[in-house]
Amino acid sequence: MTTRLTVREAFFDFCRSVGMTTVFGNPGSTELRMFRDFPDDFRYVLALQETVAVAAAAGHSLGTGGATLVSLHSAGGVGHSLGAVFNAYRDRVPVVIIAGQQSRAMLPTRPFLGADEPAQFPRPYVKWSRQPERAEDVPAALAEAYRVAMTHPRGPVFLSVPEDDWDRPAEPVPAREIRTDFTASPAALREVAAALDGAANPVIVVGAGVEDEGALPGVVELAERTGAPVWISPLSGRSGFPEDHPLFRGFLPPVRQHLSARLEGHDVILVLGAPVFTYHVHSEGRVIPEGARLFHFDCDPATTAWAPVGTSVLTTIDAGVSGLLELVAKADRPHPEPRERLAKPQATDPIDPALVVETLRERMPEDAVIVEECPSHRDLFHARLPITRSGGFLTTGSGALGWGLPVAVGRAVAGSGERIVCVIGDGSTMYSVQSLWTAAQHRVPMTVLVLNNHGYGAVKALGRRIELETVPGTDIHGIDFVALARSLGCDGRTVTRAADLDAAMAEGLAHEGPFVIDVRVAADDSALYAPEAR
Ligand SMILES: O=C(O)C(=O)c1ccccc1
Repeated sequence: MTTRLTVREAFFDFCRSVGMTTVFGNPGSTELRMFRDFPDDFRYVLALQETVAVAAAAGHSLGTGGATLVSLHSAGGVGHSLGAVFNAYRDRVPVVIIAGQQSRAMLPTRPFLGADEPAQFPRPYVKWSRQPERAEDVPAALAEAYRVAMTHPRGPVFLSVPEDDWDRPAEPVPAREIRTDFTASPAALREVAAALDGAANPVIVVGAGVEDEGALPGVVELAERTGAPVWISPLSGRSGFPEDHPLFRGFLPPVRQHLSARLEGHDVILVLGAPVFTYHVHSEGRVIPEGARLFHFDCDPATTAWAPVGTSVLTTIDAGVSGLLELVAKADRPHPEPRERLAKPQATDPIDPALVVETLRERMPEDAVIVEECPSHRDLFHARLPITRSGGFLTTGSGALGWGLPVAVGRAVAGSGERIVCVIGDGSTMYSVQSLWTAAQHRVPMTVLVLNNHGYGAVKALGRRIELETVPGTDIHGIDFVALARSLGCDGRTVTRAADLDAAMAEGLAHEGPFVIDVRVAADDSALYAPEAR
């Protein structure tokens, strides 16, 4: 005989069985029956806007390595969240989004708050999207959604639940497992191994898949075995290689012509867990140097299908790299010249953003996790602050701003006391500044370092690239970030003089709970991705 439960009981039982007991959300009347007898072992983390809920859940997921549950309110709430859903999809972060829907009985008369075609709304930026036909199907649909989210390539899924479903009877979801790692045929791996063994000058390009799929140790071993230098793929949302390793070369630019120039001289290119390639602005030219052969490991059939060159091998990265390590011979190649260490800039006013990054580097605890969303300063950040361990760096690989601050909060909620440092622009901060309230409520160990250049600096810099002297709508003045942070429950400090920077950094990094440092930095007048810069 099967046990009869309510939809709600079967739903929470399943969540518990897979460890999804933290719910990020923003509630409304269409979710009220879900909250009846809300279980004591579940934690509801309130976000004051839905982009914050989804991005914080993504940060939590990145911290735990599992899927995280998000509860949104009907059509309007889902609409607010979509920028973050886009990033979660492109960045392959498994978030299980449930959204309230009006009672089934009311749907024919287009009720207040009701969602028309709810499953369509978040598409195409979810892997799976449903409103079950019957109330009793909700728990099994949740289980299916969870499994889809956690199967490589991972990503967000969406389940719309009508309000009157939660009290209806349902059956428990049977426990089962899916083993999600997979690798290519031995013949495909032999082909890649033979190419590496026969290469005169191989190179490896790593992407977010390396860390997301737990492949970093294997990738380091493969680089050392082959002696191949390693680049990080353009705009990668993670690091992917210890940036202090002698084989580490740097970050590929997201411009076809410049990227190809960086790979000049290599005859075999192995891309691991990155698209081939992510560009930000268009340039003509070759994807890879003439005569070079490219091999590409990725778990996503779609990503391998649109890659314009090379041989793609469908595999999860750890499994594929482990397979290669069984086959590839040790090569004796000299290590490349060590990368030049940039000198610390002078303490001048207005403050050089490079000085801020150097000061952070000196003061940052070893186990700190950096969450970055400062497009204007990303290159100098990468040049001056090497990330040396897996999970130490998180950003968006897909570009929708307003992600970094809530991701930092969610990552901190998932953490065990390590400092989360969110290095963020003033423009980025304002998309989802409500995140600070959630950070304050949970007293998370988070330091927000606002590199405040009073505007959308990256957009200005991209404008200069195409000879635009000014771009309308790119100046932001008159925001007091510390006053704003205080009103949301966070402490903070404004820094306008280089002489005050070190003390503020020390205070902000040691502060118990969240702390905002608003550093007024000198505006830059370089052009992003300019030909002469690369
Ligand atoms: O190009 C843009 O408009 C933009 O929003 C952006 C996002 C991330 C990095 C640089 C620019």
